[in-house]
Amino acid sequence: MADLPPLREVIARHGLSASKALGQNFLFDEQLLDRIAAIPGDLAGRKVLEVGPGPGGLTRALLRAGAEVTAIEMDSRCLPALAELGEAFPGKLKVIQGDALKLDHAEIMGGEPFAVLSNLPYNVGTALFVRWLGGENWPPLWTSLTLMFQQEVAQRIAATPDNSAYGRLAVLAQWRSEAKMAMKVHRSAFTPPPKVMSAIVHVEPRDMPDGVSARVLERLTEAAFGQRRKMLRQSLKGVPGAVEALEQVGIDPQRRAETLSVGDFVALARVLSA
Ligand SMILES: C[S@@+](CC[C@H](N)C(=O)[O-])C[C@H]1O[C@@H](n2cnc3c(N)ncnc32)[C@H](O)[C@@H]1O
Repeated sequence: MADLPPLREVIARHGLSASKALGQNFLFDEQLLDRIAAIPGDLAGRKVLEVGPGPGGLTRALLRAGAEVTAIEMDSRCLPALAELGEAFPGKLKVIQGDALKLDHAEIMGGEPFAVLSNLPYNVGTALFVRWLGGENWPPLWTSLTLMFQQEVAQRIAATPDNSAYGRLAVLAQWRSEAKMAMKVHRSAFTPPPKVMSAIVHVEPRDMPDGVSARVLERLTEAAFGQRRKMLRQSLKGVPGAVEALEQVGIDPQRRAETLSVGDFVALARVLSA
């Protein structure tokens, strides 16, 4: 393996000043990057999709771990630095310039299973996350998601009922996956440092409960948490059959969404999916 120049040098040489508009906050600490790359387990010989490699800090950690990386980067200024990295790991890095929100990830990965790792741009992070977790096809082609979020968003993803962070994101992340907070990352680890703390969430798909439509579950959680301070009999009014379903599964309609377990939402969605 070739010796790689320090990331700060790569950035200086390619004039990669961080762009606010593109949500760029770079990580330079290679030990930290190696620890992030280790979260999904042994990556040797595995396919990895990385969104937003920027100058390639996490990318080089993934390549060092033996992964075959496909990276989607929107900022064309980063391409020469990534091309250099590709030369150091021949045949192991493919870079696609584009907007990850507009691309078909399964197609890009050749229809084969892949792990997703990303220090996501905060502005597109949640949109991509919800997309990866959605859809009727399960298990998905991705085998795990290891993603950097603002700490507050990470807490919402891993939250349990009766916690103020518990809501739509927690239910979507937990009803057919296991989601955990894998690592907190201090704001000072980034250049430039963002205003808030960050954390990495790790998600792995589990079996999908029988007889539940993802679309129905998504609609239900959206309605329930759209008016989270209201009783369910009020907040679920707009979802046909939902108030009756509460009674059927034995949930008091005077309760509020944040008191229902993920299992309660699954049970409700099952009645409505029939
Ligand atoms: C927070 S930076 C992280 C850079 C690098 N992975 C690191 O850890 O140092 C986010 C990166 O995502 C890129 N990006 C922003 N929006 C994107 C999008 N919609 N699709 C692909 N890449 C995007 C930015 O250009 C930037 O390089």
